[in-house]
Amino acid sequence: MRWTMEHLAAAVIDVLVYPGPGHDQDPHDPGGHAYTHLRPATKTETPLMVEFVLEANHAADWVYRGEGGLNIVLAYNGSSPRFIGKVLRVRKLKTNESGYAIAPSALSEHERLVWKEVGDLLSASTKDVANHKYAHLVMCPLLGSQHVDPGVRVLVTKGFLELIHNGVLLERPSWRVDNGRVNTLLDSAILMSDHSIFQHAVHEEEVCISVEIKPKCGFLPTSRFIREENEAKKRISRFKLHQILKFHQRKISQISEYDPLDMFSGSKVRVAKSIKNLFLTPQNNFRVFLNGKLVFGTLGGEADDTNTQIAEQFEKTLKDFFKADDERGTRTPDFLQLVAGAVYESGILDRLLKVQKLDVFDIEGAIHAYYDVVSQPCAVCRELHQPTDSVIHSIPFDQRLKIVRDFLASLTAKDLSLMISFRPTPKGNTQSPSIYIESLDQSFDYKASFIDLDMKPLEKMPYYYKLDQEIVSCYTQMMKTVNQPEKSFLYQEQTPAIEDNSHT
Ligand SMILES: O=P(O)(O)O[C@@H]1[C@@H](OP(=O)(O)O)[C@H](OP(=O)(O)O)[C@H](O)[C@H](OP(=O)(O)O)[C@H]1OP(=O)(O)O
Ligand SMILES: Nc1ncnc2c1ncn2[C@@H]1O[C@H](COP(=O)(O)OP(=O)(O)OP(=O)(O)O)[C@@H](O)[C@H]1O
Ligand SMILES: [Zn+2]
Repeated sequence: MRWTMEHLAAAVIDVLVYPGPGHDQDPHDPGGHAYTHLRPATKTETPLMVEFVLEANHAADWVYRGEGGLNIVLAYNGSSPRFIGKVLRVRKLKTNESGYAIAPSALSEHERLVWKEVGDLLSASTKDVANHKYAHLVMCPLLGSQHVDPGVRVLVTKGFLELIHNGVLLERPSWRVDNGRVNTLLDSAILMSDHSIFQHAVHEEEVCISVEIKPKCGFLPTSRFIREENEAKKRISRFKLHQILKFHQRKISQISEYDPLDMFSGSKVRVAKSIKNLFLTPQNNFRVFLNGKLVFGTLGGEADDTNTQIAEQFEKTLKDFFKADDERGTRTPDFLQLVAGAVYESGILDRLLKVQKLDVFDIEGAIHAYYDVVSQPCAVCRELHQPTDSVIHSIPFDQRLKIVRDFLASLTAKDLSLMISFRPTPKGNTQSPSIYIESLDQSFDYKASFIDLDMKPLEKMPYYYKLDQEIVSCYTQMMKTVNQPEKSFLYQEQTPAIEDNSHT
C-alpha cells in the first residue's frame, strides 16, 4: 500500500499524542518512562566524582575483567577497602580515532540541542563526563536506580593508564587490540560496583555465581515508516536478522537459536528456552563468573559455540558451586533454571522493554528527524526521491528533537547488558528476592543490575540507518536464494548444527 501525506501525518500525530503501548503508565511505576522523567536532577544523592588519584603504583592491583567496543573494565585485586568489590571502567582510544579522542570535547552543538532538557548534562566538560552524567541522569531514572550503579569518577594519572595498557595487552582478544587501546590521554575513569560478586557478602567465604546477558532488542517494530521492502523487520527480530548478516560476513561461525523475543516474552517457558539457547551459542551475549572469575564465555569478545568439552568443563565448575551430592546427575539444568527463574520472576526485562520501546518510529522514521536536527538536507528523502517536506520534516521542531532523543535512549537500552549475581542462602534466611530450586532443595538470593549505559552518539545515526538497510537487504537476498540452496551462502558455509550438550 502507498502512503499518502495525510496517512503519514495522521500516523505521526497518533504516536505523538498517544505515546503507544510502550509508554503506558505502569501502576507499579507511577513515575512512568516518558521523557518528563528526564528533568535535570535537582540533587545528586551520591557524588559523581571522588577525590582520589590512581597513580602508577596502584596499577598492579587492577586486573583485566573484560571489554566492549569502547571501554576496558578492570577488577580490583588489592586489599584497600576503598576498592574491594569495585571495577574500574577506562575509556579506549579507537585505532582510527584522531583529534576527537586526543581532546574529547563534550557534546556536539547538535547533541546539546537534543539533550537540552537534561540541563546538567550540558555542563559536562568532556564526552567522558557527559557519558557518566548520562548514565546517572537519563538511564538511571528510566531503568530504576535499584538496578543501576552509575559509579563515580576517579582521577587517574598517565603513568597509571600506561601501566594498565601494557598490563592487559596479553589478556585482550587480538582483534580488540587491533581496534583500540587504553586512552592514556584521559585523566579520569569510572569506579563502580563489581556485579560479578555478591555485594555486601555476609561471610568472607561466601560463594557467588553471576551471569552477564546482553539481551538486545526485545520487540518487533511496528512503525509505519518501515518501507514495504523491509517488512521482514516487522516479523523477525533484529537480532535474528543481524545474525544472518554477521554469518555472511564471517563474524560468527554459527547462527544462534537465541531470540530476544523469547527472552522478553514474559512467558516462563520461552524465557527458559532463550537462556538455554544463550548457553548453547553464547557469542557476546552470555557469560558466567564464579567469584568474579570467568567460567563460561569469553572476556571481551565472541565465545565459541558450546561443544561437549566446554559443557563438561562448565559442569565441573557447577558441581563445586552447588555442593550437591554427585549421584544426582548434571547441574547445568539447575543452573539454567536458576538464571531463567531470576529473569522471569524479577520482571526486570519488562522495565527494560519499555525503555527500548521509546523507539516508536524505527530508524526509518527517526532518520528524517535527525537530518533536521543537524540542519542538513535529508539524504534519505533524496535517495528515495520523496519530497523533502515528508511528514516528519513538517512536525514542530521540538517533536523532531524528541524523536531523536527517544531513539538514542532506546539504542542504549538495546545494547546494554544485565548482570545477575546469585549466592546460596542458608535455610530460613532468604533475603528478598530469592529463587528456590527444588531439585537442589536450595534457595539463592539474587541481585540484578544493568551495565553499559553510555550515550549513543547522535552523529552515528546515518550509520545506524545504513546498517539497518544492510541487515534487511542481506536477509532479502538470502530469501531469494532459499529455493536454490546451492546458491545460498547459508547452505554453502554453515557448519553442522552442534548437538545439545547442555544435558537439559
Ligand atoms: O549495532 P549492533 O546491534 O550490532 O550493536 C553493537 C554491538 O554489536 P553486537 O551486535 O551486540 O555484537 C557492539 O558490541 P561488540 O563490540 O560487537 O561486542 C557494541 O556494543 C556497539 O556499541 P558501541 O558502538 O561500542 O557503543 C553496538 O552498536 P550500537 O548500534 O549499539 O551503537
Ligand atoms: N560493573 C561491572 N561489574 C562487573 N563486570 C563488569 C561491570 N561493567 C563491565 N563489566 C564487564 O566488562 C565488560 C565490558 O564492559 P562494557 O560493556 O561496559 O564495555 P563497553 O565497551 O562499553 O561495551 P560496548 O561494546 O557495548 O560499548 C562487560 O561485558 C562485563 O563483562
Ligand atoms: Zn527525510
